[in-house]
Amino acid sequence: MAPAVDADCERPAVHCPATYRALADNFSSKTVSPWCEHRKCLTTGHNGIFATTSFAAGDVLCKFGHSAIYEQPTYQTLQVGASKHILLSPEWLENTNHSCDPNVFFNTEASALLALRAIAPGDELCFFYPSTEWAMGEPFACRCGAATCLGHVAGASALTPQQLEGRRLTPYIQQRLAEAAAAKAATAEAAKAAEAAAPGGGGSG
Ligand SMILES: C[S@@+](CC[C@H](N)C(=O)[O-])C[C@H]1O[C@@H](n2cnc3c(N)ncnc32)[C@H](O)[C@@H]1O
Repeated sequence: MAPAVDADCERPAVHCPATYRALADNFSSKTVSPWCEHRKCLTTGHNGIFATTSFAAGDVLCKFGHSAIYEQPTYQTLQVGASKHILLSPEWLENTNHSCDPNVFFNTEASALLALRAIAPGDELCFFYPSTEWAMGEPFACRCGAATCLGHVAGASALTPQQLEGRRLTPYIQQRLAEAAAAKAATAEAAKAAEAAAPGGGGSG
């Protein structure tokens, strides 16, 4: 039998958190490190990782590596460069969900998972997927529940500068944003020049 499909999501329910609350109320858990547990929702099969100790803003929760590198993104990979998408190691880090109000950041320069603010035992660890992903292979309707939820998560390329303002982003994403802004400015400049050169457009000839 085909897996159940969540009404608002094209992926099988196992990848679609019907509610983040289910991970707090109705889950099985496994200790995966001295500071972290992996929870699986018993209703939806949805996974997430949760702190079991406290962290202060700026703390390094752990270092991370990779078990594979792909040229294309999947829903499990983390982007570390152009055509460079890694499967995280330790493997359980792949269960880190997205939040539009994240409490952790994957620092791809230092290969370290950082606390963006104080984290208490029991808090779900979530990062802002567009902080590492330029154009996600599998965008989704966000259910993070944050007051500032953006609604749709597709990568940094789908967001406005305003939506990204003040967020911690990897150098790769910052570079792509600078390139996109420069390309947009060049297009606007060319359009202005073409308009000025057109008959009656205010050009000198
Ligand atoms: C790397 S997995 C994270 C673990 C995932 N919850 C699971 O059980 O496999 C990424 C997928 O989790 C789901 N996901 C993560 N954060 C989400 C969010 N804020 N809202 C909706 N779905 C989310 C999406 O289906 C996404 O493609």
